[in-house]
Amino acid sequence: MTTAFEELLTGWITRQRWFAGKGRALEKVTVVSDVPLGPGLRHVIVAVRQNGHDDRYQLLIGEREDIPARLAHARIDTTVYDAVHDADKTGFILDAMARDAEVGPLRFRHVPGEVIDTSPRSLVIGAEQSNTSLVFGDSYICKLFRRLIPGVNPELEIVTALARQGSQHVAKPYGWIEIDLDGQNTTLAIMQEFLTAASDGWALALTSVRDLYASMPGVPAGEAGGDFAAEAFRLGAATAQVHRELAAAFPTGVIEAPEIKRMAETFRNRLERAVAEVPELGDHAAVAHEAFDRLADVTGPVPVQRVHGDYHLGQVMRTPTDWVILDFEGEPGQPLEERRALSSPLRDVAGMLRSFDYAARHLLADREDAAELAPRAREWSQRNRMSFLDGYADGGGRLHDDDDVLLRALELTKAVYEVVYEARNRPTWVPIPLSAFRDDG
Ligand SMILES: Nc1ncnc2c1ncn2[C@@H]1O[C@H](COP(=O)(O)OP(=O)(O)O)[C@@H](O)[C@H]1O
Ligand SMILES: O=P(O)(O)O[C@H]1O[C@H](CO)[C@@H](O[C@H]2O[C@H](CO)[C@@H](O)[C@H](O)[C@H]2O)[C@H](O)[C@H]1O
Repeated sequence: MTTAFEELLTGWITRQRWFAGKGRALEKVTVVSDVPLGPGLRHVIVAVRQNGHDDRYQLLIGEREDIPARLAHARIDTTVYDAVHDADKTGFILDAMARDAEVGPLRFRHVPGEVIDTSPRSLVIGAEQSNTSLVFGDSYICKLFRRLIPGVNPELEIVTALARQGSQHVAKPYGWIEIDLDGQNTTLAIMQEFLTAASDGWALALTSVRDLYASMPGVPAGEAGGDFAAEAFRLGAATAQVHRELAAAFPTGVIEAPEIKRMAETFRNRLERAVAEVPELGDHAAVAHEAFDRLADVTGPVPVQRVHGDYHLGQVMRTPTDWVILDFEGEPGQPLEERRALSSPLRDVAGMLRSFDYAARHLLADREDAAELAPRAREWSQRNRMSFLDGYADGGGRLHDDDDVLLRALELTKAVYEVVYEARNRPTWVPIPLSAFRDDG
């Protein structure tokens, strides 16, 4: 029988930005774990049933007799609200990490040797996110994973390994929260150094694109002011460096013809599933099939290693000294084994190339002069894609004979993923990844 609380959550959860099940009917919400953390604060895990399959989500639930106006946006009911927004309650996380506390099944941990300052108060960042991040003062950012996948989150695994190696390109880890789910140690949250004087790559790239659009017609992208090419180059070099660090910290290998064929087959299957969900993609499927057929003919060997897996401009931040890379958890929708599997590092290169295209095009959507600006979008995208690739090679990123074919296939399979992602989350953005399948871009 559904409880009143579960009933409440049913309407609320589907409206959350981080809810991954959009586009599918919701059958049932069941509370599977409910742990009191302190007065008026509970840690709740719910199972959300869709198409007969359960996905688990993590919630921090607050209860107050009267919910103050400052928490009105977090209200779930008259007395129940999303407590991630309540700085009077979230300090619990810092306290518990500092003490390595165990609360019921929850284990709070800090990185050995680090001292956690428990004084800063939290704010939820307003990012377009698949999870929820709390910023504590100028010190920490704590990401609560919303959809829970049993197992250690690749982000925790990778960031702690790279930080231990002294990497300059990751934000220092401070702590995490874990629980056993289906018998597996599962990461619920990760807390890292908050990069105060940093800007995210997406915002920087958009500023550059805006500058170009605002410049006189005919002014080349390199002379328009706010040119991004030098940053794209530096980002390419940082990416190559992180790929080297990942190769040093985790196993590496090569794949040969049969596995490459299987990869091409996986891409075709993903395309078919995507076309079934977003029929517009069907008009472009031939271009992708051709790229995947060419990939199937590659004999290899193709080097593989741990990679970022969901690499785009929103995952990199420019600090005063260099680029820092965030969010090593792979594509949020994929199973953990797949996200942890060894891949060609070109997968990340392809992700970032797609992102330059996104940055160039997404500002066109609402503009009356979109047709005139389209060639400039192409120019900006091409210029920065080339600079990124030059920086990648300059930073020691290895490029091989079959890489054009592999890179093209990886870009198109990413664009397939993006079409589905946009259809579910931001339908007006679907034309952006669709343009990747057109020869004229
Ligand atoms: N260490 C950090 N310092 C400053 N800002 C950060 C840090 N980590 C993440 N952010 C900000 O939070 C946003 C979302 O973080 P991310 O890890 O990508 O979350 P998600 O997996 O939910 O997308 C980033 O785009 C960035 O703006
Ligand atoms: O950052 P997340 O792990 O949540 O990644 C998901 O959301 C991203 C959008 O926020 C999405 O990225 C796509 O949009 C970006 C612009 O907003 C663009 O720069 C990327 O190139 C594009 O893929 C990502 O695919 C998704 O997994």
